[in-house]
Amino acid sequence: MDEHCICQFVIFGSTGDLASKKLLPALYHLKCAGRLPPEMRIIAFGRRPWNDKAWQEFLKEQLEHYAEGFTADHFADFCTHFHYVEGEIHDPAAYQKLRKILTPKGSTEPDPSIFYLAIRPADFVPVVQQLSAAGFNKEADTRIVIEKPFGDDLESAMQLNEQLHRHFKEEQIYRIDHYLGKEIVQNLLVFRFANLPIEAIWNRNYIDHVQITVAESGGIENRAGYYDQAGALRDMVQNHLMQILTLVAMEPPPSLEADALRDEKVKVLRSIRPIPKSAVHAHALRAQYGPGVIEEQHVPGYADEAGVAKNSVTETFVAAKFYIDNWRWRGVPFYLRTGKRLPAKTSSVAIRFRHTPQQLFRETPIERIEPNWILLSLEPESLKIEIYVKEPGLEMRVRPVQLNASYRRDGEEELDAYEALLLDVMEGDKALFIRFDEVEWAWRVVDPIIKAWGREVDYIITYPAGSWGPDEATRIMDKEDQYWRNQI
Ligand SMILES: NC(=O)C1=CN([C@@H]2O[C@H](COP(=O)(O)OP(=O)(O)OC[C@H]3O[C@@H](n4cnc5c(N)ncnc54)[C@H](OP(=O)(O)O)[C@@H]3O)[C@@H](O)[C@H]2O)C=CC1
Ligand SMILES: O=C1O[C@H](COP(=O)(O)O)[C@@H](O)[C@H](O)[C@H]1O
Repeated sequence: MDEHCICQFVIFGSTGDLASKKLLPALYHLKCAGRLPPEMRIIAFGRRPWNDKAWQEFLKEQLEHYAEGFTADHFADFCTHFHYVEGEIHDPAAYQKLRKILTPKGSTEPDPSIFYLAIRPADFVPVVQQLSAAGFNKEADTRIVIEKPFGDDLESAMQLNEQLHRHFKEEQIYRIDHYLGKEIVQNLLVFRFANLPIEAIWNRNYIDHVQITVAESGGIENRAGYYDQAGALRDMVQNHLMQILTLVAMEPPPSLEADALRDEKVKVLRSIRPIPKSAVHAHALRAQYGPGVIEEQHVPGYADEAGVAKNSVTETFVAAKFYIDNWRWRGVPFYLRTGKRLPAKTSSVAIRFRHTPQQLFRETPIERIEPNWILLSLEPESLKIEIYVKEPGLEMRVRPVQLNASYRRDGEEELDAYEALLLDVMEGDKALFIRFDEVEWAWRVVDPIIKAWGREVDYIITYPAGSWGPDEATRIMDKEDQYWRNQI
């Protein structure tokens, strides 16, 4: 940890779903790995009338459930970092209480702190206003972490950003997209820019199309209140899938510094061809899961999930096609797909190359010779290249093999995305956080789809839970020989 490491961490929404599933387990694992600075103070801010003891009981329950490798010994150590502060996020008195706790003895100003907003998006601005009114914005090293979604369309994102900037400087704002904390996503940069032969073929001359899939077997769990308003396009495509797309498509940055990377990502987003109103259906398809079977369990359809509005047409599946109109990618479709209640939790980037100009090996049936693929799986982690070799025997037949470039060796540490990103916030490294122009341009890309779907309130196609989505998902593909690659 360097001198810029901030060792006061306040979690707004410490009793919420995100805190329980992601933030608290991540902090716990950092502690177990010896990466949490010993002086780190974590303030769990919540409205429940609790003291430290009641908080610790809650914390234990959540970690037993969600933190892998939980042990009572580590837990006892971990608890020493915490202090529970009871407060209402709209109540100025609560911020005075926080101020007192975060101000060292003998000083009148609080030490720099990290404020993590794991709260409903509608509460982001009120909390930021309260923090500013309580004087927390004066210390340049104080950091605000904003969860997604950052707005729910272009206009609301601009307004939210404007409000944030009234109180905090851009350098203080960390917009999180946890997909950027996934090691294999970062590996895209290494794969592309540390391997000369790869970069040489990474363009329209060799690549036929790119597929980005984020599949989840889970449903919406207890998040209907949020999800039924948001849907998969806002929840996943505008942020996680767009971020992956930028890393696949960007030009080499001059360095790995935050702004160098972000400049290149923005160039990609700006080069995405706008989808005209009349072409939304040719570019994007939405669907909703019906009842079905996943891992031998019957699961209800989205319409029957608790909290979902009657006749809701919120999409739980999106397939979309984008073109990047620049020298590298012109004419290469980028197909993006995400959905809940698909057969497995798996995410991937699949790059399909063009056909060889000549098919020499005619003893192999033509339909068995596919172009080559590069297959990068985020979950489970793997990186493979599919090429052809000769089938042993007298005939000149070929068959595909996978070169496995999966890189993790036995016993090598696996940091969860939130662990990596929390460390970055503490250390002030913004490379894996989102600059506002990225958010803005990503909204510009998806806004025409949002608007078109917003007008279609009567009907949505369904797919059985446990399937790979509706058959119509191939409709957006350009060529007959293109198909969604489910097996990676
Ligand atoms: N859950 C997830 O998987 C993900 C969530 N996110 C984002 O993270 C954020 C949090 O989401 P999530 O955890 O699901 O939401 P939850 O609704 O589960 O949690 C909201 C939290 O805010 C607290 N809260 C609400 N109102 C007040 C108030 N007036 N005063 C004090 N505390 C209050 C709640 O306290 P109480 O428990 O007492 O109600 C709870 O701790 C959202 O922006 C969401 O979009 C992003 C990615 C994934
Ligand atoms: O941001 C979100 O991400 C999760 C999926 O994250 P993962 O790391 O488990 O792949 C998704 O379930 C949720 O709906 C969305 O808000």
